[in-house]
Amino acid sequence: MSKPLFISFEGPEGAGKTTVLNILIAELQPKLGDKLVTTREPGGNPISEAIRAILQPEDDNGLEKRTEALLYAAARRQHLVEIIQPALAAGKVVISDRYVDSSLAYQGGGRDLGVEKIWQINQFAIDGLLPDLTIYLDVPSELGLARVTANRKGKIDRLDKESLAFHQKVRQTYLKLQSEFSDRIKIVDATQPLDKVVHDTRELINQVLEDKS
Ligand SMILES: Nc1ncnc2c1ncn2[C@@H]1O[C@H](COP(=O)(O)OP(=O)(O)OP(=O)(O)O)[C@@H](O)[C@H]1O
Ligand SMILES: Cc1cn([C@H]2C[C@H](O)[C@@H](COP(=O)(O)O)O2)c(=O)[nH]c1=O
Repeated sequence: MSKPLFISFEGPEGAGKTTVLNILIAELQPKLGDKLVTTREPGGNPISEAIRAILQPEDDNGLEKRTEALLYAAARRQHLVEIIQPALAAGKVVISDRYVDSSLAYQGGGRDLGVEKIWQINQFAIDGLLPDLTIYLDVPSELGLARVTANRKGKIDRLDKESLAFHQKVRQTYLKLQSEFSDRIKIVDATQPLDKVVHDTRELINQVLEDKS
């Protein structure tokens, strides 16, 4: 059996996560075949997708911020047990669009619940399972939000509509986490042209694939 590998992608709104992931997954698929498992949070399985529908309606649904934090953690638990753990146990390469750092940044930082509190509730959900590599696409909030509103074909959801101050706190928390856990979280400057962002991200993935082979 080959060695398992867990990679997560993180970033504030409009960093280009979806765009970059789609390009790199299309490149990796022919090489890795069914060894590659791609997934996302919140979601990745029916129960967590049902929780996603509560978390991401287009308009404000009155969700209280601790309830929100607990729902993200609950969706994560189910995702971990149903998708991530079995895939890693089978020696697969798992790429998840968001994981626990999203909760630390959005609920801990953006919602002011505190990174430590959010870390504690998520420990119950993840049992210490952290990615081997987290790729953080960094973009200033103004630019990210402008990209989302100007270009995005998808729906603008509840969190996209939060204030600039909220998104700035999310970004600052990501930056703090990145500097604190720089062995695991690698930063990519997502203000660069898309080709360069893809190139830098590809290098990080190739490096960890090589290290783990
Ligand atoms: N490096 C880039 N330069 C210019 N535009 C970009 C770049 N990366 C992505 N974009 C554009 O920004 C918009 C948002 O990108 P995308 O949906 O991939 O962001 P995202 O980080 O996945 O956002 P969210 O997580 O909120 O869905 C898209 O229209 C995309 O084409
Ligand atoms: C996992 C997770 C996500 N969020 C927020 C961050 C984004 O606004 C959405 C996910 O949208 P995407 O377009 O699919 O990236 O959910 C969060 O606040 N906390 C979390 O733990």
